Amino acid sequence: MAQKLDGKLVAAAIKDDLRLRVARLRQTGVEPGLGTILVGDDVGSRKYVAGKHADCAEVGIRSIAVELPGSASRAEILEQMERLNSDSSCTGYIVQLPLPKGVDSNAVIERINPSKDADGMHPYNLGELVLHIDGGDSSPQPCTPRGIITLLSHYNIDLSGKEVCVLGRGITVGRTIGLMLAARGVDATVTLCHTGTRDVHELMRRADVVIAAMGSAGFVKPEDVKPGAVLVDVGVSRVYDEEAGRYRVKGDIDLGCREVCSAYTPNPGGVGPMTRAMLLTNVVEMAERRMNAANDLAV
Ligand SMILES: Nc1nc2c(c(=O)[nH]1)N[C@@H](CN(C=O)c1ccc(C(=O)N[C@@H](CCC(=O)O)C(=O)O)cc1)CN2
Repeated sequence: MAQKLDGKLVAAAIKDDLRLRVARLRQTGVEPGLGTILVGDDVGSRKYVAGKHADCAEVGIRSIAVELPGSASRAEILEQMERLNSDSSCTGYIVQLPLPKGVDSNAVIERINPSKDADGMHPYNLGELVLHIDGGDSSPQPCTPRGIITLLSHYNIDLSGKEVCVLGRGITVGRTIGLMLAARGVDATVTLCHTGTRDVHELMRRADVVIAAMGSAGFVKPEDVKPGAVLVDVGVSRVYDEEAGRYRVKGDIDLGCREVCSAYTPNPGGVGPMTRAMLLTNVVEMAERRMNAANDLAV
């Protein structure tokens, strides 16, 4: 039977460790604080942001929530970002994506102070990822890719020399995970598939690991999976379940694939909780870097 890669369980263990690290930081007078900027009324985004603040409360991180209406202009968003950039109680922050139509996400992300970029999506931090072939641990890394790699490593799934097929080229996963998977020490060989890819089914079938991040419910079918492959499901589609009479989260990977693979991430309960745990990890690491820099100055 295929092994379940339980993101909830691993995220809980990570949060236990972070709770101790936050207590240590507080003893030295450093209080980590996560800011969030939520623009508009998207139900999913609101839920994710609420989850981030609940996580902060669990590990002792201060949280600062900023909400703006969906009609907010880029200037109004940037004004709130400037506030968080200069607020010393905010050691890191995120702008929840997607932003309302008409707001250029890249232009917004560029204005985050890179040393407060809890999502690891600022061009400076993405540049650090590109530069450091060994992965580099001096800058925040994108949360979902980091969460996936941490989850696989927790279950001793060795990626070295493995063929990894990534589906989807979005900013939160597809565009960055290849850099992290190909870093020295992880050593995977990565194929990034997108809507322009020919023979996507063939590429999936030869992969040792498939990471599906398209948001296309049930796209990966049992016949697309090499026997014994590892399946990571990032996609979130809300699909109406006639029997239950309500919407359910459905991933990109058809449940029938569990008969063919050797291990899989449940969805929900796999990558999502790991993404949240990595956000907290980034915030704590940023506060630790700040503490270490202050100690170095004092010597
Ligand atoms: N600024 C960012 N925006 C977005 C990111 C991101 O990393 N930074 N990623 C996604 C949304 N996201 C975090 O923000 C996120 C998605 C899902 C989960 C999660 O825990 N999901 C649960 C299921 C919850 C449900 O029922 O809907 C699970 O998988 O178990 C956490 C965070 C896009 N935007």
